[in-house]
Amino acid sequence: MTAAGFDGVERRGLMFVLSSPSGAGKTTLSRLLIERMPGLKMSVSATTRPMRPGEVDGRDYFFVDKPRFEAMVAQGELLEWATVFDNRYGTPRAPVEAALSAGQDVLFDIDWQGTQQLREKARADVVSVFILPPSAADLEKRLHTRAQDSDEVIRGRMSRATHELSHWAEYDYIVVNHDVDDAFAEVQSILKAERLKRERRTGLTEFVRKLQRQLEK
Ligand SMILES: Nc1ncnc2c1ncn2[C@@H]1O[C@H](COP(=O)(O)OP(=O)(O)OP(=O)(O)O)[C@@H](O)[C@H]1O
Ligand SMILES: Nc1nc2c(ncn2[C@@H]2O[C@H](COP(=O)(O)O)[C@@H](O)[C@H]2O)c(=O)[nH]1
Repeated sequence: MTAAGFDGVERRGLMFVLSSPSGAGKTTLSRLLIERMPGLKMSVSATTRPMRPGEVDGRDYFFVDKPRFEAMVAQGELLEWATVFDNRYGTPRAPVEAALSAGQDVLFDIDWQGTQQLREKARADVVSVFILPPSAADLEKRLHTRAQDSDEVIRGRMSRATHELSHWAEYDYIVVNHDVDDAFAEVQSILKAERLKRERRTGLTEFVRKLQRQLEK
């Protein structure tokens, strides 16, 4: 699981997790990160929820039925899974392992239950960010503006937001998404800094030894 860093120092790939109450902006920020941060691959989850208008199977999610989801769990195909809003969601294991082995970092848009499971499996490699909306009114407005869920579904998501929020303190970083560009800049800074952490830069000892040899000549 080592990646050549952009400065030529080998490092372990990291799992970059975004969580938030529904509608706070994870998907928006994830798309920007994937567009603008080389070396980062999106983890595409499997879900039993119905496809929204504009969503594409295999790009936004792998849309599966309940028996298929349960088979994936039984066969160990999922790295983590959870029930959210009465639907099942899970992270396919193989693409994440392949990306990390190929030297990429992996981005996850998952809830607090999935984040806890990833931490249990690979604490040192998980970097977690909780996205907060500026206010409850903004959150509700965003869910309506997205115009992809019925009023009933939106009510359900708003009433679950308090529960989601209660997990904020489990996260490494907290970003308030007032403005998309500002929130993106903050999330991008976190990723850039985490990529430079000494603990995951497995090639540093060799790199410094080489420098020392050069200096001794
Ligand atoms: N800073 C912002 N200001 C205004 N609107 C925003 C902002 N960030 C995101 N939005 C809008 O809010 C809506 C919800 O955003 P998004 O789909 O990214 O949320 P999400 O956290 O991924 O939700 P879910 O958990 O339901 O998938 C979208 O219409 C998006 O364009
Ligand atoms: N534990 C997991 N949570 C996931 C996964 N994929 C998405 N999610 C979370 O579900 C809710 C709802 O998503 P939506 O697309 O239906 O709005 C949101 O909090 C996602 O972060 C997953 O694989 N595992």
